Amino acid sequence: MLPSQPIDSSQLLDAALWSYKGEGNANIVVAYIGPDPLITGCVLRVRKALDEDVRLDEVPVPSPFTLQYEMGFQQHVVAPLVGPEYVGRMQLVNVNPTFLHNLSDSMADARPKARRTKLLDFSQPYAALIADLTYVPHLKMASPTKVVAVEIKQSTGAALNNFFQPADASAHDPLSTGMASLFENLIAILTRDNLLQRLRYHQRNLDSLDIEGIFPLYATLPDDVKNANPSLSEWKETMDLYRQRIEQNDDIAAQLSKCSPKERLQFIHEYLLAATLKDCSIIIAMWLKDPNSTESSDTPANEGTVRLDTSSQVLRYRVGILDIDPKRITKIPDYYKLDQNIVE
Ligand SMILES: O=P(O)(O)O[C@@H]1[C@@H](OP(=O)(O)O)[C@H](OP(=O)(O)O)[C@H](O)[C@H](OP(=O)(O)O)[C@H]1OP(=O)(O)O
Ligand SMILES: Nc1ncnc2c1ncn2[C@@H]1O[C@H](COP(=O)(O)OP(=O)(O)OP(=O)(O)O)[C@@H](O)[C@H]1O
Repeated sequence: MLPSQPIDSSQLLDAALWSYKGEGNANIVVAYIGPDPLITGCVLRVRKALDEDVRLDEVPVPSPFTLQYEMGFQQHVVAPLVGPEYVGRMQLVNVNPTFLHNLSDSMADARPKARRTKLLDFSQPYAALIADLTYVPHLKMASPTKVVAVEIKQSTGAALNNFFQPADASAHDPLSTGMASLFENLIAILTRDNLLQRLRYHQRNLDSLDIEGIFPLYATLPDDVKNANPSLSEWKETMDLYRQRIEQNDDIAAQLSKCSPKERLQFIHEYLLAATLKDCSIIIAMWLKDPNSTESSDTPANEGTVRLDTSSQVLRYRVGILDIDPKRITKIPDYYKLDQNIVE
């Protein structure tokens, strides 16, 4: 759980308190394993140094986004679209180069080989402390309950990771009955829950022009505008116009030939938001409901239950969303190239 009050970051700056959890292209995520109950169930998301493939003789291109900007984007742009209940709460904490170097050393062996070319960004003043979406707080005491968490990376459709809490699988545990039933459970959950539907709905509406429609609009922008990422207040405006557009059921393809520079930018920003929603991951934590527990039936909107076919037991689940960072406007030519390569 993420504490609601600001925490004193100095108590967190010890690499021994963190264990490697996973990483993507831009961040490494470590889980808190220290004694403080306030921080138990949190992860620290730490930014990597290079933002894109850079030859050794080139100066790395730093991310244009500060962590404050990323946090604002997640909370004020993405969360209202998908539902704030799905987005892990986040708090920025001050870090320093010594801590980041120690952290980098302590988790070096745990990192997948293919990811090791990118190091942490040792100059970052902040890291993001986020609720661990694989952690179920009220199960902490109720051993031996197991949590299985599956992460689905939408862009590849791959189920990436399984996390267990605590690692205690019994042979008769219906959560351990194999991949086929795991996938059945996942499908039952994703069909019942709202997140996937909302993602699909907004991906479709925000990407209605496709990169083939967006790239020609981008190509006509003046150079300075081509490089200008929207500010958070511009994102707010983009969101307001997007909502109006879908409420009025406007056909944007029909407006293309006569659209103003402002409208062009609106469509480009909408496309970038679609790129975020396509690249994010869904994480589903599942655990068996204890038939004797007094767990409240009044569950949050991102939690629910499914009855397992294989037994009379009830599976509880919680759905969350990961990696909802903004995409740079300068990536549009890359998206176009990728699309053309696929077409060819
Ligand atoms: O370009 P793609 O489609 O390969 O997607 C990138 C992802 O690759 P993958 O989905 O595995 O093919 C890539 O994922 P991985 O590195 O494979 O984990 C990132 O998510 C990257 O986003 P960003 O540069 O960190 O903002 C993703 O970049 P965006 O395209 O979302 O900007
Ligand atoms: N809040 C969280 N709770 C639990 N696990 C998390 C959380 N955030 C991230 N992770 C784990 O860490 C991994 C990397 O995190 P994330 O996807 O945010 O990295 P990234 O570098 O931003 O990804 P990308 O390659 O898409 O840019 C995730 O795939 C997931 O396994």
